[in-house]
Amino acid sequence: MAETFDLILTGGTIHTPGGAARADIGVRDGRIAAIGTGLGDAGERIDCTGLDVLPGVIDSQVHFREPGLEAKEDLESGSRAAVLGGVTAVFEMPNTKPNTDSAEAIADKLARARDRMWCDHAFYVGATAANATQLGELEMLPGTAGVKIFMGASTGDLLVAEDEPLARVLAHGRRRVAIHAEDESRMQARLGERVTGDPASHPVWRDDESALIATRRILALARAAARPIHILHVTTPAELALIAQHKDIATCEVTPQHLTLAAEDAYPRLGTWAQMNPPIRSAAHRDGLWHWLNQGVPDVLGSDHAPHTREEKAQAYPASPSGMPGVQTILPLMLDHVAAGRLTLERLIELTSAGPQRVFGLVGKGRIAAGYDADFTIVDLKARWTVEESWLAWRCGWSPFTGMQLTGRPLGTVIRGRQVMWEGELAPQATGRPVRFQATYRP
Ligand SMILES: NC(=O)N[C@@H](CC(=O)O)C(=O)O
Repeated sequence: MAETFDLILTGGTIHTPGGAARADIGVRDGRIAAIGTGLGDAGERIDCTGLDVLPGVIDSQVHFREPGLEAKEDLESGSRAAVLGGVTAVFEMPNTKPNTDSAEAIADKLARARDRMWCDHAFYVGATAANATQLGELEMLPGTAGVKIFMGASTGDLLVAEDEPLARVLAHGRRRVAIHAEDESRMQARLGERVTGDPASHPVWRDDESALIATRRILALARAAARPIHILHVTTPAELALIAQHKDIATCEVTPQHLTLAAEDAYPRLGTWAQMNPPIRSAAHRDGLWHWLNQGVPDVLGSDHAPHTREEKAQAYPASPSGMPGVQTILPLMLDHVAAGRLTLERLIELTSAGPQRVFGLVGKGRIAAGYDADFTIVDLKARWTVEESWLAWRCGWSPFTGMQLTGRPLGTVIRGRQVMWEGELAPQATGRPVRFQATYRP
């Protein structure tokens, strides 16, 4: 007798670790129960004919601003944007108000996320000089993605810049630590490079060396502490060349905006709306990131979704805050790069699903295989469309990419067997849950 499933996805090209093939996927109790053809009965079916079924996209760097900065975003609006863009899980950053730097703050975020977040989630703990010795315990709390260090000041006031407190942070705990690598003392010494009213001076101030020096320092400190690190939003080919020599201890992330925008065009066209940390740099930098991406060096793609209100961004540089939204556009932009032949779909899947699983030790996510969570991002690789402001669900309402014509579009988002989004329509209720991590690094 044919098996009965809760859900069957039929007729799609599915992307498993073994490659791409036409097959159906049977889901039971939120997990992938079978892959094949003629699977039998199901309570529900999703017709994926002509579409590609990818493992759910995991965005391991988003700022959803709750608590304290809800004028920019909150956990509900940010995660709604995520699922509309095909993202099934996010790891959320600690530079909220108050900072997420204690067990209470993590518990508060998890409570706020319940019944309000549309996608699965985890929260980072922000490192400070004061909580350094508690981080080994804090990073093991359920729902925690690990520790985040800001070596250079950005939005908010989280900062651990000097070697001694950095070494203390790295000494407490075992899990991989996520790093914002820009060198604070160099940037402080170069404040005079900022030209009022000219955001094109942003990458002159926060220059290549600011990033490279910080990356070099944290690699040395990580090695001394035998602590694995993950370097976020890498912007210079020189850093990727260096990280390539330290893959035993370091993983890293690149963002779609650094792979898409270049200073020569972005600052004249977008002004402060292109301002972020680390900065959008030259076309030569962008091309260098692509080179290393196709050499296999970056492990993950993250959006660094960092929304600010239009009023904030409209201020004259440098009063304007750094950061741009991106959780809803991460996959569309990258599908367009696939259509343009800049990377393969397989490499994209590695960067958005298998990569985050491997880097962070996620349990049950990151691939289409029996026993894994039934998280799928269903895409139409051929759809041609334009990013309209009306499509954006995040609270700030703008994107540097509106008006852009793209090829490739997320059509559906399935999380633990639940169809959360289909053709822009959401399920009646938000049912995101905390993700789980392997206990391998338990101190
Ligand atoms: N990327 C940014 O420019 N801004 C981020 C903080 C950060 O990641 O630097 C933000 O929270 O606004």
